[in-house]
Amino acid sequence: MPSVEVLLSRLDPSVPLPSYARAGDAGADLVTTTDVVIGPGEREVVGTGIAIALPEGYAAFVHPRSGLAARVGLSVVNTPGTIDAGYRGEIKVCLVNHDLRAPIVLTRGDRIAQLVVQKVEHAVFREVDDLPDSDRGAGGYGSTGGHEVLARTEG
Ligand SMILES: O=c1ccn([C@H]2C[C@H](O)[C@@H](COP(=O)(O)OP(=O)(O)OP(=O)(O)O)O2)c(=O)[nH]1
Ligand SMILES: [Mg+2]
Repeated sequence: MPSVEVLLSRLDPSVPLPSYARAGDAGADLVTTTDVVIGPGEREVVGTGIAIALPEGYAAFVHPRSGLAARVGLSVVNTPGTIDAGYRGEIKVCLVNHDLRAPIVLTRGDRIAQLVVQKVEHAVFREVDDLPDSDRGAGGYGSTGGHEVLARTEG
């Protein structure tokens, strides 16, 4: 995996550095610095104890962790959260409990989300009278079919 240096400051000296659990992982795990209980359907903003300075031309994205999502319904409200290259504040995570019945109990140090660092570009938006033709054209929102599940669900 190619790598890029990202300057990091620990605002909470005892939190671990974000780390990739396995060599090929795209996301480095982030932890919560606080104990929190998130009720069914509720959301909570938690701190991660770290601030970063991304190089120009990069952004970082806060993604949910799939295991927690599947097991207890934990996700990120604004997934993926966008960390701008110019942001120097603490990275925070707006967590949500999608479970309709059970609260989620989180303890300081629990890995609650993952940070994906990516190259990004600015678009130069050039207004034109007509867009070039394409195979898809304006077909969207299910234009390619595959809606058997809807028929089964809606009866
Ligand atoms: O999950 C997230 C998302 C964002 N941020 C921080 C870093 C980001 O650079 C800043 C602004 O985020 P965004 O642009 O998504 O929020 P906004 O509501 O548009 O705020 P602003 O007006 O400050 O741009 O908030 C986080 O700490 N965690
Ligand atoms: Mg913004």
